Amino acid sequence: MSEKKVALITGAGQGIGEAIAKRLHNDGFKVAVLGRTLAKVQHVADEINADGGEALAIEADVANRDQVFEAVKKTAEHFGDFNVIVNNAGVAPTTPIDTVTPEILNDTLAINLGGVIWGIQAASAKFKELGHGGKIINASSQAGQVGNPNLTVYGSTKFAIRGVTQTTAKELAPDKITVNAYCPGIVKTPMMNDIAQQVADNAGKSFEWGMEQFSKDIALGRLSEPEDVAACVAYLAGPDSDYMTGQSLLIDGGMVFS
Ligand SMILES: NC(=O)C1=CN([C@@H]2O[C@H](COP(=O)(O)OP(=O)(O)OC[C@H]3O[C@@H](n4cnc5c(N)ncnc54)[C@H](O)[C@@H]3O)[C@@H](O)[C@H]2O)C=CC1
Ligand SMILES: CC(=O)C(C)=O
Repeated sequence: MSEKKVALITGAGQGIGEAIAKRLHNDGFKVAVLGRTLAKVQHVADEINADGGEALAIEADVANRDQVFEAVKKTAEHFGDFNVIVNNAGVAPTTPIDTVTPEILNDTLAINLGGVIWGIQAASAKFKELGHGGKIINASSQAGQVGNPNLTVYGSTKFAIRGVTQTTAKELAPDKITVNAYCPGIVKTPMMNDIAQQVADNAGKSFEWGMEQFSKDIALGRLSEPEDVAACVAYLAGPDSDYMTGQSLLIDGGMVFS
């Protein structure tokens, strides 16, 4: 890449978001790393800066539209341009259907779906203001392709994100903005560990049993590392995916065949 592009990654203090931020840095991007806890994203930004990169830590809640717009503004002002947003932040409450409450439903929708919608709005407005196109990349899931027991609320947000991705891809294409999604499988992150533990606790079984409920159908026979996902997101963020929009890329080691 000749001129360094600028990417903002949400939920970048740990897990998949951290791996994406580091991968995009390695691919020559300047990166803004956004999270709810400044200390966590500052740590990631410090590591990237110590490695010769250019990273900015931003504290924000993606469920808050004003904070997302402010984060995009800060990123563009700090780096002088803005080219890619990765709407990665998400939460995954374990919700057997009889346990869903209005609070769980509203909070999860506000973060997982609201956060993606505000990210698309803020990024597309900034790309248009800067007078060039850009790339919007949203986190869906294999749980947005098929129903996963115990994940009714979470799964519904991930199905919805595929819909939002397709819809906005059509709306924004005339402005040279592409919108794609990535759908990880079972990734070794704090989120997946929490889900497996809760499913195990509910059944009175071990953590390993909980993880096995999700991992037994992976054709490639291993759980995903965050870096497996980051590699595919790097493709979506780079020039090789320029003629691709509205797609949801499955990165699940062969769990779901669509
Ligand atoms: N781990 C997995 O197996 C899979 C994860 N995914 C998706 O990938 C994305 C990343 O997941 P993981 O890295 O596993 O999760 P994680 O829980 O390890 O990390 C998510 C990060 O997002 C942050 N975050 C949560 N709510 C936020 C908010 N309102 N504002 C700002 N930041 C917020 C968290 O603080 C955390 O640092 C999520 O959207 C998740 O749904 C999709 C498929 C599988
Ligand atoms: C957390 C998640 O997205 C799963 C289990 O697919």
